Amino acid sequence: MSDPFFEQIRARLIVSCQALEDEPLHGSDVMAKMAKAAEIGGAAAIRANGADDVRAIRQAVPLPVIGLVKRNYPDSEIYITSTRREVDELIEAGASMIAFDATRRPRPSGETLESLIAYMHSRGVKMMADISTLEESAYAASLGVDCVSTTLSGYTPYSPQDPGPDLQLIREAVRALSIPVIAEGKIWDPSQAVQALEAGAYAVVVGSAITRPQLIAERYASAIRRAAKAAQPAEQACNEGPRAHS
Ligand SMILES: CC(=O)N[C@H](C=O)[C@@H](O)[C@H](O)[C@H](O)COP(=O)(O)O
Repeated sequence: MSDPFFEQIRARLIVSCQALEDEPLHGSDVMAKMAKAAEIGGAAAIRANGADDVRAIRQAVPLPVIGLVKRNYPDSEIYITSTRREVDELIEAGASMIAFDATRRPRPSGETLESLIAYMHSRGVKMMADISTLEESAYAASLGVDCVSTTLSGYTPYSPQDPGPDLQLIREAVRALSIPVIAEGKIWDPSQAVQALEAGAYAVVVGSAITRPQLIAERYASAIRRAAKAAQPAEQACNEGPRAHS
C-alpha cells in the first residue's frame, strides 16, 4: 500500500488520547499534552474523541489524528460516530481518518451502516471501521472501508468478553481481509502489542494503558490489595507464633 498515511502507521503504535466528561483528565488542553507525550514516546498517530480534541491535538503534534465522536442517542446502542452529523464535525476539525462503529446494530436518526459509509465515500475521507467480530470486519471491508480495527470486541454482547486483546479475531481478520487490520482494545502490556503484531496486525492502538491514569492506578491498587489479602493468614500465623501444646 503506497498511501502515505498507511505507510506512516505500518507496524507502529497509535495512542488513543481520550477522556470523557466524567473522567479527571477531560479537556482538550490535557488531551493535547497527552498527545505530545505520546509523540515523544514514539507514537506514529493519535486516536481522539470529539472535534475540539482533534483540533487541539492537530495543533500540538505533527501526527495524523484518527477522529471519532462519542455521542449517546436515546434510540441506539451505538455511540462511536453514529451518523453523518459526527462525520461532518470530524471533517471540519481536520481528522486524517474517521473511526466509526461498523457493527450492524440499528443506528440513530434513520442512519444505516451502508448509508454512513456511502456518505464518507462521497466526502472522500478515510475510514477506520470499528468492529467486534470477523463477520462485521468482512462486511465493512465489502463496503469499501480503508481498514478495520478490533476496538469493539468485548463491547458488543455477542463478542468474546475477555480481559485481554482479541488475538484470535486479529488472526482471522488478517487471513480473511485484504485491507489493514488494526489491533485495538484491552492492550495493557507491550508484550500484548507485540503479540498483536505477530498475529498480523498492521498497527496497534493503545489507549487506557497509556492515557487513563485512574485505570492504571486502579490496577496497581487492586493487585496490591489482593496480594495483601493473600498474605494475611500467613502473617497472622507468624504474629501468633508457635502454639503452645497443652
Ligand atoms: C470500546 C470503546 O468505546 N473504545 C473507545 C474507542 O475509541 C476507547 O474508549 C478506547 O480507549 C480505545 O478503543 C482504546 O482501547 P483501550 O483503552 O482498551 O486500549
